[in-house]
Amino acid sequence: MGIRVAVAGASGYAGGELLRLISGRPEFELVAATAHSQAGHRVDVVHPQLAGLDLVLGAAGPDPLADADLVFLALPHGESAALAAQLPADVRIVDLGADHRLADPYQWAQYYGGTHAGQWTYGLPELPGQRELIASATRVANTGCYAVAITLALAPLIAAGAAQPADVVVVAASGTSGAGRGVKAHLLASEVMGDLSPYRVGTHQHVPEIKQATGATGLSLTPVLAPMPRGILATVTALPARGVDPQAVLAEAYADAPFVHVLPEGRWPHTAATLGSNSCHLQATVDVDSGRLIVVSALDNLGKGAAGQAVQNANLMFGLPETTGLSVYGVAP
Ligand SMILES: NC(=O)C1=CN([C@@H]2O[C@H](COP(=O)(O)OP(=O)(O)OC[C@H]3O[C@@H](n4cnc5c(N)ncnc54)[C@H](OP(=O)(O)O)[C@@H]3O)[C@@H](O)[C@H]2O)C=CC1
Ligand SMILES: CC(=O)N[C@@H](CCC(=O)OP(=O)(O)O)C(=O)O
Repeated sequence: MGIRVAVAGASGYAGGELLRLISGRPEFELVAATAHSQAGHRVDVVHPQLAGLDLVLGAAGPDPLADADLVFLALPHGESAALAAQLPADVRIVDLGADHRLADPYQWAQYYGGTHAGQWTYGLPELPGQRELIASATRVANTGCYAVAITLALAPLIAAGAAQPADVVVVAASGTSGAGRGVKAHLLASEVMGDLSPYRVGTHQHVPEIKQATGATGLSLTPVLAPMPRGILATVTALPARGVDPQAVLAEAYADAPFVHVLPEGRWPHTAATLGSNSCHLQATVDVDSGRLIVVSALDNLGKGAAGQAVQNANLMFGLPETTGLSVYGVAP
C-alpha cells in the first residue's frame, strides 16, 4: 500500500494538476479529494483531462482528510490555516496557499490582511540547506508562482555578493491559470485574448515572500497578465555588486538541482519549453548599456509554480527520490 494522500481544493487548477501528478503513482494512494461548490461531482466531470479517474469530490472540511498520511491544501488564501489546525499532528501537510509562507505578521497584514497563521518550513528545495529542512518537516509552505521563478533567478546572485540587494526590478508575465478557476470579469476570454495588462503594480503580495527568500531589501515587481493558460516569464534585473559572470554563479548554484536548468549561453528561456514540466529555465547576462545584471526565468505556474513543486516537497518529506513522478522535460508544441 502506498502513502495515503488527500487533496483539499481538488476542483481548482492547482488541485487538478495535483491529482494528475499523484494518480497512477505506485508510491501514492489517493484516498480523498475535497471541494467546495463542486463537492458531490465526479472528478472527471470537473477535470475532463482526468477521464478514467473514478472518484467523487467530497465536502470541504477536516474529516475526509484526517486519515491520510499526506494532505495537499490547494485552497484560497486564508482557508488553509484553520483547516490545518484541525488535522492530526502526524499528518504531513503541504500548503499550496500563502497562509504559512511569511515570517513577519506585519507583512502578512499589509499584503494579505487578517490573522497571521505563523510560518512553516518554506518549500523551495533549491535554496541552500532547505532540502534537508523540508525532508524533516511535517508542515511545508509551498512557494508562490512568481516567487519561485524570481527567487530561483535572484537568490544565488545575492548570496554570492554578485547583485546589490537594495535595487531589484522585476517584470513578470503570467498565464491566466495563475489567477485560479473562479469566474472573474477581467479573465473573460474576450478581455484577455489579444491583450497584455499589468496588475497590482507596486503592491503584489509576492514581494515580501521574495525578499524573505532572497535577502533582497528593495524590490519592485510589475506582474503582467498574458493571454495564455499557463506559464510565467520573469525578467529580473539588479545592479552588480562585483564583477562576476552571473551565468556562472547560477550554473554553479544549480549544478546538482534536477529541475533548474541554466541554459547554454545565447539561449533564452521561454514559457512553452517548460509547460507540463517541473522545471525552471534560467539565463543571465550583463546589460551592455546600464551594466545591470539581467536574469530571465521561465516555468509552468501549475508545475514548478504550484503542484509540481508541492509533489517535489512531498517526495522529500517521505524520503522518496526528489524527482519521483515529476517530469524534467516540457510538452511541446
Ligand atoms: N494557480 C496557480 O498557478 C497557483 C496557485 N497557488 C495557490 O494554490 C491555491 C489554489 O489555487 P488555484 O487552484 O489556482 O485556485 P482555484 O480557484 O482554481 O481553486 C480553489 C479551490 O478551493 C476551493 N474553495 C474555494 N473556496 C473555498 C472555501 N471557502 N473553503 C474550502 N474550499 C474552497 C475550490 O472549490 P470549488 O471549486 O468546489 O468551489 C477549489 O477547489 C491558492 O492558494 C493559490 O494562491 C499557488 C501557486 C500557483
Ligand atoms: C495571474 C494571477 O493572478 N496570478 C496570481 C498568482 C497567485 C500565486 O502564485 O499563488 P499565491 O496567490 O498562492 O501566492 C496573482 O498574481 O496573485
